[in-house]
Order: sequence, then C-alpha cells, then structure tokens
Amino acid sequence: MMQRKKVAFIGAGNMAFAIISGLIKSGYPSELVIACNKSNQARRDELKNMGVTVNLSNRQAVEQADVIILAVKPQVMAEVCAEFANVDFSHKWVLSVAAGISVTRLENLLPTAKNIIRSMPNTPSLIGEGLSGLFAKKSVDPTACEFTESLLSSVGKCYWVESEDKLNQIIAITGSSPAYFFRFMEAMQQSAVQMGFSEQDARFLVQSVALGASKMVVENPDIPLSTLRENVTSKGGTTAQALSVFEQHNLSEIVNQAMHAAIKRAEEMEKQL
Ligand SMILES: NC(=O)C1=CN([C@@H]2O[C@H](COP(=O)(O)OP(=O)(O)OC[C@H]3O[C@@H](n4cnc5c(N)ncnc54)[C@H](O)[C@@H]3O)[C@@H](O)[C@H]2O)C=CC1
Ligand SMILES: O=C(O)[C@@H]1CCC=N1
Repeated sequence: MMQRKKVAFIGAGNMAFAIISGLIKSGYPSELVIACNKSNQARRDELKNMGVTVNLSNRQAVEQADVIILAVKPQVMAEVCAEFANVDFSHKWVLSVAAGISVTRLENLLPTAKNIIRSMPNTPSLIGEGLSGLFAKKSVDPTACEFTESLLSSVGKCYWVESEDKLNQIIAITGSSPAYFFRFMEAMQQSAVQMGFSEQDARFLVQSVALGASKMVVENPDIPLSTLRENVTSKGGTTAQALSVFEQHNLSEIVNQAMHAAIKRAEEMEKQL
C-alpha cells in the first residue's frame, strides 16, 4: 500500500491532470491532493469535482504539502519556483516532470530542498498506460524514491536511470514518442482519405491495426520485432513493396535523426533555463 502524503501539483495541465486522474482512480484519497493551475478555470472545476483542493495559491499549496510535483512548462519554472523559494523544503519531497530542467537547476531554484527527483512521464498516463523515466541523485531519501515510484506506478510503468543525461534520452524514447506514433497514424489516415475512405473510417482502420500490432509486440516478448515484420512480408508481395519505399528513404535514419533532435533540444533547454 502506497504511503499517504499530501501532494501538491504546481501546474495542472495535460501531464499533471493525467497523473492526478490515475492517482485518484487507483484509490488515492482526493482530499490529500492539491492542484494549482493559474489560468485554466475549466480544469480547476473539473479537478474540484474530483475532490481535489484547487483554491490555494502556489505558495499555500507548497506550505501545506509533503510532496510537491512541479508540472509547469519549463519556460516558467524559475518564475513559479520564485514564489515559494523561501519556504523550508528540508522535510518536503520534490518531483519535477519538466523536460530540460536539471536537478542542479532545481536545487538552485529551491535551495533548502534536499530530496529532488526528476521524472519524464508521458501522456498515455492518462489511460494508465504511461511510462515514466525517473532519476534521483544517490543522496536522495530512498523512501522519497519509493513514494514517487508508487505515485507514478498508478498511471503506468516506471524506469529508473542511473545518470541524469539518460533522462534526456528517455524524453526521445518515451516522452515525446507518443507523438511519433500519432504522426505515423495521421499519415496513414491521410493516405486512406485520399483513397476515398471517410476520415472516421480511415481512423477506425488505422487505430485498429495500431492496437493489433502493439498487442502482438507485447504478447510475444520473445519474438524479435524484425521477425514480426518478416511474418507479414510475403516474398514478392505487397508488404515488401511498401517497406522498400521506407528503405529508399532510409526510415531508420529519419527516426534516429528525429530522436537525436529531441535529445539536443532537451540539452539546449538545460543550458538555457
Ligand atoms: N505533455 C507531455 O507529453 C509531457 C510533458 N512533460 C512536462 O510536463 C510539464 C507540463 O507540460 P504539459 O502538462 O504538457 O503543459 P500544459 O501547458 O498542459 O500545463 C501547464 C499548466 O501550468 C499552468 N500554469 C502556468 N503558469 C502557472 C503558474 N504560475 N502557477 C500555476 N500553474 C501555472 C497552466 O495553466 C497549465 O495548465 C512540462 O514541463 C513538460 O516538459 C513531461 C512529459 C511529457
Ligand atoms: O515536447 C516536450 O517538450 C514535452 C516533453 C516530452 C513531451 N512533451
């Protein structure tokens, strides 16, 4: 059973909302959850209906909570942390989900915080299928790590990394990547629409195959991905022709470049913010 602590989400946008929803669905008492979301009244109402406390300032929320989850955009993190930088964090745990903000930067923003954990979740957390990369310095209290892991386990799987630079790689592999799959499905949908299928039918067809293919991967952990691909590819058949177009355009290299562009951006953000 997960420990019961008062948790405050600073910023309750897409990512925080996914985690809050998962937490509450998994049975975490909503009266222990505070969410601060400055500019979105509709979201605050939604959270209020879920039993979450939504009427506190960032500073009040931080003062009252045992665990602070920083979930604002990286670009506003410094400004937001300044509002509560002089609160005593020595007995509080901090979890940041922001891309490109290093632990060292967070330590500078919150000088009394000793237990800071960085995570890189993803939006499938909204449906309990998330994957969160996690990093903490060796000095962080293990009970803080355990709590964070159980919190994020309520919305999916967790994967600890040994060094912080690995977290930027996790951004490319699991944080940004739901968008890659959506982009691929969009392209397939567009092509089907050009063939004359309705948007709705094209979506139905594409999402059905995406789900089926994903399940085949998950349910056959011992079969290499290349074998699953080969099993579809009859000699001299249609799939071979389709795949040869991907090869002509060097799909592996395109994907590799895209993932490295995400990492580079995360590293740039770490320097700028
Ligand atoms: N969307 C994604 O797939 C992922 C996002 N992240 C990280 O999560 C963080 C949040 O991203 P999203 O949820 O996508 O963004 P978002 O824009 O949906 O959420 C940010 C929220 O912060 C609120 N906010 C802005 N200023 C505030 C302030 N001064 N006080 C309190 N709340 C304030 C905004 O009203 C907004 O609802 C970012 O740092 C991002 O790097 C991490 C992993 C995946
Ligand atoms: O695009 C971004 O910067 C954030 C981090 C990973 C997913 N969304």
